[in-house]
Amino acid sequence: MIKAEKLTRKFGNFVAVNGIDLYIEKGKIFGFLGPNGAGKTTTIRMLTGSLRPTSGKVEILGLDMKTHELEIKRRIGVVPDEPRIYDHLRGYEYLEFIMDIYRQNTKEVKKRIEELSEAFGVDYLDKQISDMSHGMKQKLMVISVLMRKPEVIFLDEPTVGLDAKSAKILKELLRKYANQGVTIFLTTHILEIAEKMCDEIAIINKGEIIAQGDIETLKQGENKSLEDLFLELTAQEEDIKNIVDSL
Ligand SMILES: Nc1ncnc2c1ncn2[C@@H]1O[C@H](COP(=O)(O)OP(=O)(O)OP(=O)(O)O)[C@@H](O)[C@H]1O
Repeated sequence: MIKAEKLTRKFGNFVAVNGIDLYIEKGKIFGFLGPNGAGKTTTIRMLTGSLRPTSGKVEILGLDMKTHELEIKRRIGVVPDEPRIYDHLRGYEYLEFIMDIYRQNTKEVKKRIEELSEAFGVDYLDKQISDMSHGMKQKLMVISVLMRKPEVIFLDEPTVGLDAKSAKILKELLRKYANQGVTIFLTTHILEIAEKMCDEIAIINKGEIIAQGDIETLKQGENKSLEDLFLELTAQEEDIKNIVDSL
């Protein structure tokens, strides 16, 4: 379960996230959408305890982030948009490092690493991270999170950098985990992913949530695509027409 109440983050005078409320039930896949700079990453960082809110409250798995930050961090997994991982380590050294930090250096987790590596075509765990491509690092990051089977998983733009097969496997795995009760929060710019994968979405624009709910309800029975709805709500439709006309 993920809950945010009046969550706000300012950078100086600039309000990046402005009093948002979120509630995501256990076992749901939640998509967080919004134009560039809308406040998605800032929100994920507050929900995962890597950035302190200016005000408001975060609750994960029924625990308050202010008082239970460590326990929350132990039970969740985060795949950031830019894999910032230790360049000097080899792939398997990084996974061992994560297993040690989470005290999960067990046969079971090692077996899962093998299965996940096989699934994602990761046959380069002996390569140094600095020599891996963006997509290769991304897959290593995904394995380092999924191997721990966290109860809540946050993914910032999870499919960017992944090839079509890996992206499909990731999407199907996330649905399987959700069916097992894992709660999943992801951001994406790919509206088709949101439409196909998510039980519910929220659209954030200029730091405020402008729509939230399941996609069918948001479309209000109208026969339009999520793309049209998104552009309409974020008021970009007219803009795009003017830009294309002027080119
Ligand atoms: N550390 C920071 N200092 C100052 N401003 C910041 C900082 N982090 C984010 N911002 C600003 O907050 C706003 C929201 O940024 P954020 O990264 O959350 O957007 P986003 O929705 O994830 O965008 P994108 O889709 O482009 O990744 C932007 O205007 C950004 O410049």
